[in-house]
Amino acid sequence: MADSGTTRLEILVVDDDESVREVLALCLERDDHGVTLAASADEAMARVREGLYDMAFVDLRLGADSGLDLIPRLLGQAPWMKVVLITAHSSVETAVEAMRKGAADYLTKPVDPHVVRVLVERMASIRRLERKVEALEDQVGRASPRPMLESRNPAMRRVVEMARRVAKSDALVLIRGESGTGKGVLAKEIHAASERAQAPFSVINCPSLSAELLQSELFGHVKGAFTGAVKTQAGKIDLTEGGTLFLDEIGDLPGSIQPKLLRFIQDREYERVGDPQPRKADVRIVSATNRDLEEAVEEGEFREDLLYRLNVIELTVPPLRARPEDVEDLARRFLRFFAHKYNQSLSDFSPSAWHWIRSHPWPGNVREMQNAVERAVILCTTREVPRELFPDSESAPAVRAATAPVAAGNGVGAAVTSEAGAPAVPAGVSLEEMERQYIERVLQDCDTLEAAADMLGIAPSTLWRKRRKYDL
Ligand SMILES: Nc1ncnc2c1ncn2[C@@H]1O[C@H](COP(=O)(O)OP(=O)(O)OP(=O)(O)O)[C@@H](O)[C@H]1O
Repeated sequence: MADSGTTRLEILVVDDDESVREVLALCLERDDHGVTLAASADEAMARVREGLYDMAFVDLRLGADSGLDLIPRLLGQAPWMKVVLITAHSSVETAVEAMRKGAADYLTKPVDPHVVRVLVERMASIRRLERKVEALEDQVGRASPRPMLESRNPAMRRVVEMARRVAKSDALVLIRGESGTGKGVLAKEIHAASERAQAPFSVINCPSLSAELLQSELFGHVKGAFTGAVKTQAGKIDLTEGGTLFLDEIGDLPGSIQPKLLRFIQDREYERVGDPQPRKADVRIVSATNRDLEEAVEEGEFREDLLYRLNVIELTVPPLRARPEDVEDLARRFLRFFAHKYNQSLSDFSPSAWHWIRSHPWPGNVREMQNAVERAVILCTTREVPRELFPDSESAPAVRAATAPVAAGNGVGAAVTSEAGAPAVPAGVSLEEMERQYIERVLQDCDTLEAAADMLGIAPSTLWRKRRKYDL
């Protein structure tokens, strides 16, 4: 799917009359849509089980079968599909019945190419809106504070200004910076300030998936392409048509996928896993890294030509410790947001809490601050958030214990927290082993990897690397 004038749809035409199939195929292919033909209800069902269609034209009479009965069967497989019923004579009864069965519209014979074009364009704009709503629902569901892109720090201000300026072009952007500095936030801002703002914005966290799953997540796959591929699935590139795809931690993109991404960037062409048919998509790539990609190139882990392509515009987000002017504004914003979210009537941080916030080096950057303030707000029982609710104070282990309740009895639990809430470190255990055991325990307690990363106060990608390191 692309912008309004050029949206390409995958369309299924179901008619037992060959001449109608051919006329429709001609109209649709002329407008550059993908067309698949089926002569019967059974053939249509077989096609829908193996392919992804945005729309279907279905004849009312399909030999012994009825097109009306086929509509709910098709929608059962592909609920998003826009089905248009083709009838020889338009009658109010048939139209009402078709709509009742889930059809989006109907078309009368003889087929008029102009009417077909108008219909398809209308369905395409509905599909675009649906995707936009899905993307928005995703964002609302995350319930994180509105990003603060205004800054008192000159270097940060330059980065944001530059991001908004390059947003207008279609140039590829590589965002560098430590974990948690807001590279993802900046990528979203580039999308929002671009001409693509109405189309979807999607994210792929490169290290969070195996090479096989990542390839399928990016490019999609067809049914049976690998064990577990029970149905054909579109990739993020397909679903982001017309929009922006943010590739986070691009330095961890497996070597086997790098040439495929390079080809997509150069020719806008790709293939679904298991399907040799080349496909085209119009998607802007914004990527981010906290790794030194030049070093990765030298070590033979990252292709130089790919780095060169991705790095047309380079933006570096400064770490939070390099922009101390913004610390108070950010802390205030997080306090307001989480106080509202958790229904806490909090007025401020206490003076000693403010002192700690200003002097803490924030190695985990804005993410660390967001997590620290959220925890403190949840646990706060006074009108001012006290210093004790932040880490590194005497009662901090109790805070950790309260926010990360861990079932005792597995040996590890008993070792990590003593009765008083202070950490009891068993003798003879290495720091690495402690880390491994602690991560394992948090993983058991959390429903999602994101929640576990949040509890550990590290980025999901860092958690992924640690899981790989410790084989968890
Ligand atoms: N300027 C900001 N204003 C408000 N929140 C921010 C800002 N920058 C970052 N955050 C918050 O901090 C967290 C981390 O941000 P983000 O994921 O964009 O960082 P990142 O640099 O991409 O991290 P990583 O490299 O680990 O993926 C997010 O929850 C985000 O909402």
